[in-house]
Amino acid sequence: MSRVISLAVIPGDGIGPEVVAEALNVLQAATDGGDAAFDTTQYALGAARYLATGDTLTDEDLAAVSQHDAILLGAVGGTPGDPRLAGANIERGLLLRLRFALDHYVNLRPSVLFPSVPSPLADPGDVDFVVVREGTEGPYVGNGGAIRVGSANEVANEVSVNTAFGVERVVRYAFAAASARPRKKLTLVHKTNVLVFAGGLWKRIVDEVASEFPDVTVDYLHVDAATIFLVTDPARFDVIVTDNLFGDILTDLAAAISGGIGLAASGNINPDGRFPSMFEPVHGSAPDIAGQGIADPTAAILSVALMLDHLELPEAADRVRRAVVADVAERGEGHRSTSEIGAAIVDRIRAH
Ligand SMILES: NC(=O)C1=CN([C@@H]2O[C@H](COP(=O)(O)OP(=O)(O)OC[C@H]3O[C@@H](n4cnc5c(N)ncnc54)[C@H](O)[C@@H]3O)[C@@H](O)[C@H]2O)C=CC1
Ligand SMILES: CC(C)CC(=O)C(=O)O
Ligand SMILES: [Mg+2]
Repeated sequence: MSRVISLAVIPGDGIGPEVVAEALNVLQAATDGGDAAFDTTQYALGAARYLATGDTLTDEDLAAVSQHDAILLGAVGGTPGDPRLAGANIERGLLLRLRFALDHYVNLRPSVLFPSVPSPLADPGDVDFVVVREGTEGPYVGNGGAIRVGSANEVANEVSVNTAFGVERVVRYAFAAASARPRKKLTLVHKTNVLVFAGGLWKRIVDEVASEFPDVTVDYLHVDAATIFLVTDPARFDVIVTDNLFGDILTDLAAAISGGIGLAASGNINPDGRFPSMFEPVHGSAPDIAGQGIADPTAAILSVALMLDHLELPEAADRVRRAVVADVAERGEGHRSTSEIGAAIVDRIRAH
C-alpha cells in the first residue's frame, strides 16, 4: 500500500499561484506509480485573501496548516507600497508567523550553477554551495517600536534577537550539512566587527561546535566582504551559516549569480519533525510580472525536489532535479511561458 502524504498548498499572491500550479504538475509526474501519494489541500491565504476578508492568518488557519506533513508555498505579498495593504503586514503576519510558529529554524537555500546556465559572472567557476539561514530569530522577530511617529523627531528601532539556544541549533545543523558534503567547509557570515554582541555569540558558538566536527574547515567573513566574494569567487563557498537578515539578502545575490531568481529554491525546515516543514521559491510574488504567464516556475519546482528530499523520497527528488538540469541546459535566448516550462519538465520526467 502506498504511503499517503498530506500536503498543504498555499499558492499565495502574484506569480505564486502560477508557479505552484506547475510545481504540483511536476510533483504528480515525479511520484506517479511510486510508493507515495500526495493528498493536497489548498489554502487561499495571502494579500488577496486579506483584501477580501481582512484576515491574514487566523489561529484556525494555523491549526489546519499545522496538521499536514509538509507545506508548499508560492509567494505572498502585494505590490510594495499598495496603501490597501498598509495595515496588513502580510509578510510578517502570514509568512513569518508560519515560519516562527512551525519552528522553521533552518532556512535552507542551495545555490548551484547548473551546466550551460548563463551567469552574469564572466568566470563563475564551480558554484555549488548552500546557505543555512537562521529562520526564527534575528531582526525579523518583530522586536521593535517607534515613537513620535510621523514627526521630524521620530525614532524607530528593530532589535535583532539572537539566543544561544537558537544560534547553537542552526550552527550544529550547518556543521552536520558541511560534514556530509565533499568539501566539508563552513563559512560563518556576520558583522562581528560592529554587531559585537550578536556577532560575538555567533562566533563563540561556531568555535565551540567546531570542536565536534574536526573534519570541517571553518572560515569567517564579514557580510560586506561576503558580497564581494559571492561575485568575484563564489566557488570558495560550500556551506554558509548566517542570521535571518543577512541570509535573506545573500540568497537573492546567490540566486542572481547562479542562473537567476527564477531558479532559486528553498526549504523552511523544522529538523525535529515536530511541525511540517515548508518549501517555497526564494522569490516573492513579483507583482511586476504577475498574470502574464511569464514567471519562471523552476524555483518552485526545485522547491518540490527539496521537499521530496525532506520526505525521504530521494528517487522522486532525483527525477525532478534531473529533468530540471536537462531543461535548463537547453534554454536558449527564446522565452517560454510558465506553463511551457512546467510542461517540458513534466514531459522529461514522464519520458524516463
Ligand atoms: N517568500 C515570499 O513569499 C516573499 C514575498 N515577498 C513579497 O513579494 C512582493 C514583491 O517583492 P519584490 O521585492 O519585488 O521581490 P520579488 O522576488 O517578488 O521580485 C524581484 C524581481 O524578480 C523578478 N522575479 C521574481 N520571481 C521571478 C520568477 N519566478 N521568474 C521571473 N522573474 C522573477 C520579479 O519580476 C522582480 O523583477 C512583496 O510584497 C514582498 O514583500 C518577497 C520575497 C519573498
Ligand atoms: C518577505 C520576507 C519575510 C521573506 C523573504 O524575503 C525571504 O524569506 O527571502
Ligand atoms: Mg528574500
